[in-house]
Amino acid sequence: MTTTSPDSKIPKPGTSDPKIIDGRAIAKTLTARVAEGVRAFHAETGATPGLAVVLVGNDPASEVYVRNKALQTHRAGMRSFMHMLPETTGEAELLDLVARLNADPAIHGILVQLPLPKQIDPVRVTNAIAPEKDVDGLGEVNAGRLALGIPGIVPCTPLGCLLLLRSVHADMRGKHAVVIGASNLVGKPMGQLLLAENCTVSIAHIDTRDPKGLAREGDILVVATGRRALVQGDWIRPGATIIDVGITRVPAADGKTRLAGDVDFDAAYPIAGHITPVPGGVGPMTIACLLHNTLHAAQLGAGLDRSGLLDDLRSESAS
Ligand SMILES: Nc1nc(=O)c2c([nH]1)NC[C@@H]1CN(c3ccc(C(=O)N[C@@H](CCC(=O)O)C(=O)O)cc3)C=[N+]21
Repeated sequence: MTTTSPDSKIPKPGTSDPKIIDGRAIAKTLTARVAEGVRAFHAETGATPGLAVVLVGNDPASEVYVRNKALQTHRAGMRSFMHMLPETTGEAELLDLVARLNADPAIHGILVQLPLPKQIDPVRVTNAIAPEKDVDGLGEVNAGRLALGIPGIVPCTPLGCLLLLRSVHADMRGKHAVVIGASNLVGKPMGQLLLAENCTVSIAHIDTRDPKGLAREGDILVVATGRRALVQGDWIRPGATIIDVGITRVPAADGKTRLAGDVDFDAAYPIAGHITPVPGGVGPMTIACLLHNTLHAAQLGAGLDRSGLLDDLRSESAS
């Protein structure tokens, strides 16, 4: 079954269908707020927030994300430092670069794009990033803070998903949230954020005994498996809110490629209450949250008194 057919009757993102959660529009609003914050930060400190992005190897899809991030960073008025290293880069060399970025006062945020080549241990690298510059929130300090409910830096993709959920749910208390995919990057931190919203949370690996049965229990369903069109219509509780984190590049009819999610959108749309599209859902929010985290890191680094990021965003989404 295809995720979207060319003659699909389903309204496309940007057509203001209230059922579709428009990640592009919400990301645009957040990015504008960040740009405002960057100007205020500059006025107060004379400095400009700087983000370093490190890409090892030349996976074409990763290069597109990295370029998108650089573009958005400039649009928000921040400085962007790109480091593209060859596929053969050794772990010691990468750790060396991270150490230099940690020590560089022009850099407030560091993101090392995952996955890394086999010869490099991703845990060692993410933990080498100074916690106050860990804008991906993947190191053990920020992951621990999230688990304990202490203010810290929250991973961009789950944070973006939470903001999308808040755009349709004023209160998530008591809802059953089902997360399929239990990665450190998305599934686990997503579960923590949903627990903090007072949801009842189930986090499953893809090989759970009855994924469809579990998914159908979800008032909220977050899918982050990287398996294209895994979630069909009969996986969805009628009226549920569906957040599709999957991004797979698939061949398109014109010989080019297009992006597809983990949810069969056309099958899910009639049953869901709200649903995110791919593209135009979680992806743009990930980048907007990265910019937000970078500004936040710069503010904390400059000793500016800032409330916890999540509370900050809570009052923003409430306003
Ligand atoms: N340390 C680390 N942190 C990450 O956050 C991280 C990572 N590694 N590795 C790769 C994934 C992937 N990722 C995306 C970000 C934005 C879009 C995005 O902007 N997507 C647009 C479309 C972009 C396009 O059309 O090419 C959309 O969905 O609408 C996609 C994917 C971040 N990741």
